Amino acid sequence: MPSTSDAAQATDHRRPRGSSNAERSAYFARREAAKVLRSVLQGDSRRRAVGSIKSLVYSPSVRNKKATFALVCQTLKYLPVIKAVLEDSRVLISKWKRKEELVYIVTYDVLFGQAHCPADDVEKFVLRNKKALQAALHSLLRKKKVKSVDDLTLVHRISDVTKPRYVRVNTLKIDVESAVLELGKQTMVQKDSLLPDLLVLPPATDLHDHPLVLDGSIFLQGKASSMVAAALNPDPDWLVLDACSAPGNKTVHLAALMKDRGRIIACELDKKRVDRLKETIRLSGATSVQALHGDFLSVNPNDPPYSEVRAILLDPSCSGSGTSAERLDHLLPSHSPGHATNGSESGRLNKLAAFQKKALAHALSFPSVEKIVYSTCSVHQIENEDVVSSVLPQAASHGFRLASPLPEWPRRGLPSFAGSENLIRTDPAEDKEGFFIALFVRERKSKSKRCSTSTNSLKRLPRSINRQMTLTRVSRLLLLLSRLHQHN
Ligand SMILES: C[S@@+](CC[C@H](N)C(=O)[O-])C[C@H]1O[C@@H](n2cnc3c(N)ncnc32)[C@H](O)[C@@H]1O
Repeated sequence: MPSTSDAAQATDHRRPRGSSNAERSAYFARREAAKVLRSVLQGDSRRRAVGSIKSLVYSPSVRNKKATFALVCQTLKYLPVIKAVLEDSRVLISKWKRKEELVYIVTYDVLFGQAHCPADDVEKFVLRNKKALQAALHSLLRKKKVKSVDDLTLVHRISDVTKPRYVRVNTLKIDVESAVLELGKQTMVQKDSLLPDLLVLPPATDLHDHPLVLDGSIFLQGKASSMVAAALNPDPDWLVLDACSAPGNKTVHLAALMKDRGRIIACELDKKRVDRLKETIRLSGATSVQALHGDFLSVNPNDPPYSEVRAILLDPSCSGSGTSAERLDHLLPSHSPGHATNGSESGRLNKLAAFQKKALAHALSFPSVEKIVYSTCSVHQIENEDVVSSVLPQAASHGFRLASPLPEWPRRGLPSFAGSENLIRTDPAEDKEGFFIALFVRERKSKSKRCSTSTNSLKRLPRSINRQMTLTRVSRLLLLLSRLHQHN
C-alpha cells in the first residue's frame, strides 16, 4: 500500500486517538476511498454520470489521492470475492448496510491488504469478524477448487467477463449441421438459442487456425454483432447498402442471409480498411457484394443505384466502450450503460454522436429504403438512445417507425423516450459485451409496390444477371411506357 501520511496532516483534528501516523493516515484513506467507491457503485447501478475513478479521486475534497486511488482499485478488483465472503459469513447485517462501501474497503484491508488497529465502529466490527471472514474465504477457495486468492479472482473474473466463443456459420459455404459435426470433433458445440446460424463453444476455444476459419466456412463473430444483420433481415432480392462496412463481418453475414442473391454495396471511408473488407468478401465466397471506397455522407440518395436501395445497415464508428477488454470496466461508471463521462472523453463522445446522428439522418433520406438498422458497440446512451431519439421527428416525417427486432431478446433500450423498449441492448456484465441495435421500418411505397409486382417474374432470371439492377431498369421502362401510353 502507498504511504498515506500526507492526508493525515490535512485532517489532523479528526485523527483517531492513540494510533501512529501511518495508522491514522490509513484510517482517513479508507474513508475517502469509501466515498469514492460509493459514487462509483451508485453511478454504475443508477446509470448516471458521476465521473471516472480518477476524476473522483482527483477532486479537491480528496486529500490522500494516491492511497485512495489504490484502495478503490484494489477493492474493486476483489469486490466479487469480498461480496461473496461477506454474504457467506453473514457478516454484512442490515446495521452496516448504510456503510457498506466502508465495510468493503475495510474487509479488503483485513483480508488482503494491510493489517491495522481498530479505529472506529466499522473497523472494530470487521476485525471482530475477521475469523468468520477468513473461514468464509477458505471455504470459497475449496468450493472453487483453487489454491490462492489470486486464482479465485481469476475464476471470478473469468466467470464475470469471459464470454463463450461464438462462431457464425457462413451458410454460403457450409450448412449449420455440417459445421456442428466438424467442430464437434474438437470441442463441445451448441446451437445458439436466438440465431440459427450461430454456434456456442466453450470460452477461450482457440480456432484461429482451424481449417473452417481459414477457408471462410465459419467466422469468429460475437453474438451481439451477429444480431445486427439478423435484425435487418432484408429480402434476399433487395439492393442493400452497408454504409460503414469494414472489416465486413456484418456485410458478409447479410450476403449469407440473402443467400447471395440481390446485391449489397459495402461502403467504407478508409482505404486500408477497404482492402480488409475485400479480403473478408473474398473469404466468404459471396459474389453479390461490391466494395465501395467512399464517404457514406457523400453518397447521393437520389442517384442510381442508391435511389433503389431498399435496406441500409449503419454500423458507424463508435467509442467501442461495450467491447473494452479492461477487466473491471463493467464495474466502473465510465462504462456503465447510459453513462456520459468527463472532459475529453465526453468531447470525443459528442463528436462521435454528432457523426452518428448525421449518418442516421442521411440513411433516412434514401427514397426507396424500407428498413434501416443502426448499431453500435457502445454502452453510452449518447451514442445509442439519444442518437435514435434525435432523428425520430425526421423518421416519422418519412413514414418510418421503430420496429422491435428479435422480440424474444430480453434486454431492450434504456427508458429515455417512449418507444425505447423496441431497441435492443446487450449488457457488458450479462452478455459479456455491450451492444446497441435499433431498427427503423416503413411500409413500402405504392409506386415501388407496382414496379415490383409488374416485374416479379424477373426474379427467376439466372444468377449471373444482376437482377436487382435489371428490375430497376425494367421498372423505369414500364413507368416510361405507361406515361407514353397516357400521353398518346
Ligand atoms: C464499427 S466499424 C464497422 C464494422 C463493420 N460493420 C463490421 O461488422 O465488420 C465502422 C467503420 O465505418 C468506417 N467509416 C467511418 N466513417 C465513415 C463514412 N463517413 N463513410 C463510410 N465509412 C465510414 C470506419 O472506417 C470503420 O471501418
